[in-house]
Amino acid sequence: CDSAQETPAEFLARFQREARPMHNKVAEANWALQTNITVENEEVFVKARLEYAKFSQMQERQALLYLQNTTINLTPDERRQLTKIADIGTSAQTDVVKLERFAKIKTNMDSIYSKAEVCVEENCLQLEPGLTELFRTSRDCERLSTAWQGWRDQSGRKIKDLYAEYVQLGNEAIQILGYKDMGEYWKSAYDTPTFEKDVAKLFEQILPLYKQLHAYVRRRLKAVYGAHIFPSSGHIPAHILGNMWSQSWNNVGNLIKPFKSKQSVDVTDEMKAQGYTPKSMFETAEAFFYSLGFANMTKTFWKKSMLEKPTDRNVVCHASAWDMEKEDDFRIKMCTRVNHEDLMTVHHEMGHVQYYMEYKDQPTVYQGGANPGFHEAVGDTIALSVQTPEHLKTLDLMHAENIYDEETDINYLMQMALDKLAFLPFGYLIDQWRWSVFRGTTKPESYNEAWWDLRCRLQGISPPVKRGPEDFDPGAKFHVPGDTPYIRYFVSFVIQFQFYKAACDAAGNTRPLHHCDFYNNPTAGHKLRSMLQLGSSKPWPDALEQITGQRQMDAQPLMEYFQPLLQFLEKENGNDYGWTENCPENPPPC
Ligand SMILES: O=C(CCC(O)(O)[C@H](Cc1ccccc1)NC(=O)c1ccccc1)N[C@@H](Cc1ccccc1)C(=O)O
Ligand SMILES: [Zn+2]
Repeated sequence: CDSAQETPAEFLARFQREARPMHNKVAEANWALQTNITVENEEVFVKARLEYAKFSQMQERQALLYLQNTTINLTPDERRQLTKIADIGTSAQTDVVKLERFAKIKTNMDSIYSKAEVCVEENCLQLEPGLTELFRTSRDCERLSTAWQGWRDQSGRKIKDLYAEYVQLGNEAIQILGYKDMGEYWKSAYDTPTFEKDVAKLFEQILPLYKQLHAYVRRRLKAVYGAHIFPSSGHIPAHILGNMWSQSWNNVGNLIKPFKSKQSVDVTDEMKAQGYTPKSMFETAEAFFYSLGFANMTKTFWKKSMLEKPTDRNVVCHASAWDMEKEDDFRIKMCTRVNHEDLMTVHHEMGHVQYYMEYKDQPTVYQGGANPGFHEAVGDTIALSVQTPEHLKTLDLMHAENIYDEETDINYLMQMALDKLAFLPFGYLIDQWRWSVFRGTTKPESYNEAWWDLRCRLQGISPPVKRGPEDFDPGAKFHVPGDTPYIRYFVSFVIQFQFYKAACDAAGNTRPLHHCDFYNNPTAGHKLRSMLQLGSSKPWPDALEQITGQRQMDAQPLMEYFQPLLQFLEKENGNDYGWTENCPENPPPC
């Protein structure tokens, strides 16, 4: 570490020069590992992480010298940049043995999760594509229940002890920076003292809407599977909702469509009939962004991305978007399948890359989302426009005669609710559980009990088979072994409707909000892009205010979007809605 004889400006300029090649080195080692999971690649990645931690510690020390030196007067921007440089997270661990153990545990949990497979007789299925396809298409209660339990046996159960050690080591490392625990550090990314209360308030606001959807879906699924598999407590069995974690219910859309004779907007069959490929799905998304004034994907993107699952090696299939911090090297890694859900994930991932490209001229420390929820909301905001019947007709993926027909409209809103409304309790509860684990309120022996308390109470779903202390169901969801925070998605699912409404207003939309398609509208594009160009150079309320005129997260646009559906649901449900706090002791069998 050079002494602080440099001026703050010189130090920041040097950081800019040195940090990018350092970040690139770690990203290359991480990419090599995630696209080819081998022991050797794991070792190379752990080494790169250790080197990066030492580099970060040096930068942190020098940044703190300036921040704590009262004789130096810093501009507000220098102070903001230095504070971000000093915020090095768990890289603060100076005990190299603990630092290496922490890196190895994370890599180990990631590999166990990504290589896990469920074998029934000699037929083995991995999460992608096998188990995901099964949950998307099967209506066989027994098969779904076996796959649901098998996946948790092969993933969560196998990382339970590693996770307890990860919590211990992570908290030790973050306490070096002065945080009480990792949860407090994760929340600091929102730089809002009332953040936890704000998201709790948003959740309370949306819960009545979720309860109505839950009641309707429960009734329709009872008609399909028979009421006998549903507990009398009112919960919906977790394995029949079309998704391994019951986090989005879009895959049961065709089962619970309100008006059978009318179109629903799952365009999977049309995509297959028209010969869509993973590549053409990415080109479709690229064209929408381009129509708004965004840039096309770079040459390196098409050359280096992994858009399909390789057949000859183990990879991390869970989708991600990469800024390699080297010229125009942006990539997406995704095991893409040709279906509606993956077409939306393609837009989600490309939204990350578009954000990278919009803020690439910011100083390195500001190359990030205004807050983590912003990064998750970009692609989904675009996807709200892509999924409108108007736009699906433009893509020749939907042929409804009258898309404004009231019944077609309700079908559309129902399909969108199965994706967006169903997700909210799930998006909210994962970090409620993790914050309590990091705080020490939830101990390893009650990890699973605390998890199901939240799943039953907030989400109204129940396990298809009895759970025990050996189980570790949170570990069966990518982000938990993946050490990736999750409240960002809850924030995103709220603010994406604020972004969408702002873009629609900018485009002069006069239709009901859920029919707004701002395709090809540069005014809407400019509104979005100018906010994205800020990166994390300004506090996120400033960025939010620039695009929506408001400085708070607000569920009003989401409520406005689903208003017509709420009326339909209240009429359908009458008094038949809700569930008891706890799940039943013994789940009813298939
Ligand atoms: O996890 C994802 C998509 C992957 C990702 O794009 O959010 C990815 C997750 C990840 C992967 C590896 C390391 C860290 C995070 N995030 C990114 O690629 C990313 C994150 C921050 C900045 C830039 C890119 N979606 C969530 C929630 C979700 C979102 C939208 C629709 C449906 C579901 C899920 O599937 O449960
Ligand atoms: Zn994302």
